[in-house]
Amino acid sequence: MKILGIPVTELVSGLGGILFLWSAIDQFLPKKFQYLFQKWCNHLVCFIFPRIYITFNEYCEDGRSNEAYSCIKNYLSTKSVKKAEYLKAEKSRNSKSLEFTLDEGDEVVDEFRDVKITWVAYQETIKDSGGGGSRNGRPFEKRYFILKVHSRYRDLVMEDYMNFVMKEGNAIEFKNRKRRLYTNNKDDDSYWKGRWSYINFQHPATFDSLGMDPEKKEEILDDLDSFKNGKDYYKKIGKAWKRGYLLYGPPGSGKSTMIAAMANYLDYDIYDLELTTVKENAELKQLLIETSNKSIIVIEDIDCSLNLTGSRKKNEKGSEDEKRKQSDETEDDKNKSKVTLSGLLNFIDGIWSACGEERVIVFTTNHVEKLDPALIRRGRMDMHIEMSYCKFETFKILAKNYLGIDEHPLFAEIRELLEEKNVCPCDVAENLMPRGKSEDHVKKCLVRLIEAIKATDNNKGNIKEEEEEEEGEVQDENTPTYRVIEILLDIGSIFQPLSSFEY
Ligand SMILES: Nc1ncnc2c1ncn2[C@@H]1O[C@H](COP(=O)(O)OP(=O)(O)OP(=O)(O)O)[C@@H](O)[C@H]1O
Repeated sequence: MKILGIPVTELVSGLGGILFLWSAIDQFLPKKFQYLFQKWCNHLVCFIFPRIYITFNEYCEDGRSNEAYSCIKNYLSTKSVKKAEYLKAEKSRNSKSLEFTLDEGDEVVDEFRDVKITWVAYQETIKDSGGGGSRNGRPFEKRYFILKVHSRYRDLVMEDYMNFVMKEGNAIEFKNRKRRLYTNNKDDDSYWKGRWSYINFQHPATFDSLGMDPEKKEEILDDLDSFKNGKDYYKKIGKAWKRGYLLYGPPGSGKSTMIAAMANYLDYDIYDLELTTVKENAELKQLLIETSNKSIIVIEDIDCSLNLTGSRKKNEKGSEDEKRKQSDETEDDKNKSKVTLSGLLNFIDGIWSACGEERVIVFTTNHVEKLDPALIRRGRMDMHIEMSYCKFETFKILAKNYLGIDEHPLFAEIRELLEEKNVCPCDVAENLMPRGKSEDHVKKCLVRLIEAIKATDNNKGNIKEEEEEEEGEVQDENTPTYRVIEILLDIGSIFQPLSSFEY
């Protein structure tokens, strides 16, 4: 019996000889010569079967994620389902379907204009960083794809084929894309420090359900439309394709709800930047360049985020107290963010801000008067939007949303009361929530609302503050309890409808 014209016995003894030679080389040849021998063998193989190998790492040398890698991953996910032998299947809690990817070490052969192109997926555990961003010496998984093709098709693969893969990969990503809410990692020791982690974003807020003056709402929608469709315009005038919005108003006036409505309207991801945990300008820059196009970058409560407002520290009473606080502060100072106003301004409209496009930057504050004018001047924050106390027009939208009514005999009284009193939309919304199924629950809600508005003291702000005062629970914004409340409120607004956490 013969294989390729060679008798089987000769073939087997030939192979045995090669194996023997190989093990002898491995055992007796010094390492340096082994390396040379291997190199020579590679050259020989390349001479007989000339191939090129292109590696696509998950992360670039500078630590940024490699867009090409994710495009290839998306592209191969469709190919591998049909062709690969070993697949990995993943399903995040919020996704409807399974996502298939090539398993480690497995390969799939693609065909492009009659040329066969082989893709192999690899994964290695790396002990030390060795480039690609700081990992604090922790082991991490390095993932990459290798493309193999006959060297005769080098140009075809490097240009036409790769362009095709990128385009297809992007299209698949867009089709399957779930919008994401990113947040910057706060744990100093974590490998993810200075990077974004995300959860799927499914907030139901829309401009229809947002209570605010209809004219103002229309103006904002027009502005968002012209921004979204303004690619050519921004190019023509030579400006980076980005827009800044400053949302200001009392707590509970709907600033976070507005951001969620904006993201839903534009179909953008949200990057919720917790500025106080960003150690320095360099980290801020790194975070900025990691953000994707078509996104909203949010800094909530900008007045509390940094010492951008001059003197924010209160003078405390009592010398003992003072000393203790001072020593606490020195300890705190060590962990404090060193992000500067100029760093932040660079982030908004410096040269680095143009490293992406189609990005919206939103600042929110309860105290617009405390902000440095440089930070919010027109051009940086292009549109200043006041989220005010609840006026009758806003109330009507909330009543329609919450109770499903356009008119009611009690509306006239509510109109009068809202002209007199400063009530936040969140308090109105709270009182309109039906808490029973009885037929007259609409009336009950409106009566309850009327009572609550009457009880509001304009000097003390809104219903919420009054209730806090009654309970003697005025919180200092620096106390841990205050931070916990803030976090819980955040969870209640933007984070509320989100579940799965993924990196
Ligand atoms: N204008 C509004 N339209 C509709 N709902 C609103 C509005 N304002 C407040 N709400 C309701 O009140 C809740 C709290 O509002 P939101 O978190 O958006 O206020 P905020 O201005 O961001 O408050 P804070 O300054 O404390 O973060 C929301 O979950 C929403 O249901």
